[in-house]
Amino acid sequence: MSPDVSPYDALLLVSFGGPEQPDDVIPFLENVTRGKNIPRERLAEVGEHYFQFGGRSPINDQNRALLAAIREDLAGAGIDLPVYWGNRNWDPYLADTLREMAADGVTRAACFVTSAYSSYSGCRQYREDLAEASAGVEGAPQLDRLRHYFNHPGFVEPVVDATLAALAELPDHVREAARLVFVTHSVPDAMNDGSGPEGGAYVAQHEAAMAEVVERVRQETGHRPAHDLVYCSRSGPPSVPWLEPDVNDHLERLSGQGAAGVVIVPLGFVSDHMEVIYDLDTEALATADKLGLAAARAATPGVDPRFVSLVRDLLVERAAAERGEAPRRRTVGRMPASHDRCPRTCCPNPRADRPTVGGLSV
Ligand SMILES: CC1=C(CCC(=O)O)c2cc3nc(cc4[nH]c(cc5[nH]c(cc1n2)c(C)c5CCC(=O)O)c(CCC(=O)O)c4C)C(CCC(=O)O)=C3C
Ligand SMILES: [Fe+2]
Repeated sequence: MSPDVSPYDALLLVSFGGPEQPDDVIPFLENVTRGKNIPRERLAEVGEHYFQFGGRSPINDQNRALLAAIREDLAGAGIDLPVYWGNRNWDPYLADTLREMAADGVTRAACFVTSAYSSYSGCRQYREDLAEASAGVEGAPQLDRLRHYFNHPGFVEPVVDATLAALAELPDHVREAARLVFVTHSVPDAMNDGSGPEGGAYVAQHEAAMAEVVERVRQETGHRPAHDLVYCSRSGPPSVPWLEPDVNDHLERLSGQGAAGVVIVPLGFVSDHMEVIYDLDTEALATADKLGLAAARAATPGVDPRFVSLVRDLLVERAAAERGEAPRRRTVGRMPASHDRCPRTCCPNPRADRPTVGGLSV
């Protein structure tokens, strides 16, 4: 018997979006930074990152591949459910996708967001943009956001295997003592302080995911690697504190301490989008090279079958919960499953109070 996904009649893949040609780059950056305090020099610099890659971000193609893989996975499990895709910051925009869903008669959709952790940027901002997009669409479906999955085995296990594969790429003589450098997107300290229902969830969730990856690497290799959680892609003005250390500064410090090799694990990202191919593969690997530090970068989950079927697992789990059942919620590590609906105070918007989808009224 195929799993029951009622009350849902669609799944919506929700992502960030990225430019696809040089003329898209500036309008995309304007979309992303509207109303935000980002210095002009930083915008010019980030624009250059995109131009270096032909003005095209890989993120949309990665989402097209994920979309196809999700459709195939659902069909393989006997689940007959249409799957849509919309972005916050670039075509296909959420509003256009919601219009298409309404025209197709969709009434209630589960939303899978390509962000594994709690923060304003990775959670509430998506829920606000979904609410804004649906407010402009006549007959837009009801939307539920699927829970955060930083501690779901379908996310953690591909990261473990990728870390082991990257360790295997290092020269033999540095492998045993290699340090794991877990990297995520920096956010303002204040954004981390407000993340999740009790605050601090952004860093706490990354630390829990990291601890689980390290433990599983220890089980596989028989030896517990030294490791740290560090940050990339800081963007605000220097006067505003953001999470540190930066990955490049961290590599300098490790090299100064005599480290010989590192594995860079992009723990904060689900696919190899711009932050990964520029900030890590271009910049951080160049830093390591300059320092004479052997370095390998672990793959992101991408379309790993375990990550793809995580989407189905969360959908089936949430559908059961919405029907009033008590589904098994798969997790690994020390933190419990994240909530289905965000409390009103979860991941607050520092600038304004905007309507959201998928939250609680208290
Ligand atoms: C936590 C987090 C994630 C992970 C969760 C998630 O995946 O959503 C993420 C993802 C991404 N961020 C991306 C791109 C950008 N982020 C920016 C700016 C910012 N990101 C922030 C945080 C995050 N960002 C923050 C606090 C800012 C400052 C402005 C603000 O307060 O909102 C800017 C402006 C220029 C700059 O300053 O860098 C750009 C261009 C892309 C697309 C990549 C591609 O094109 O391949 C992706 C997936
Ligand atoms: Fe970002």
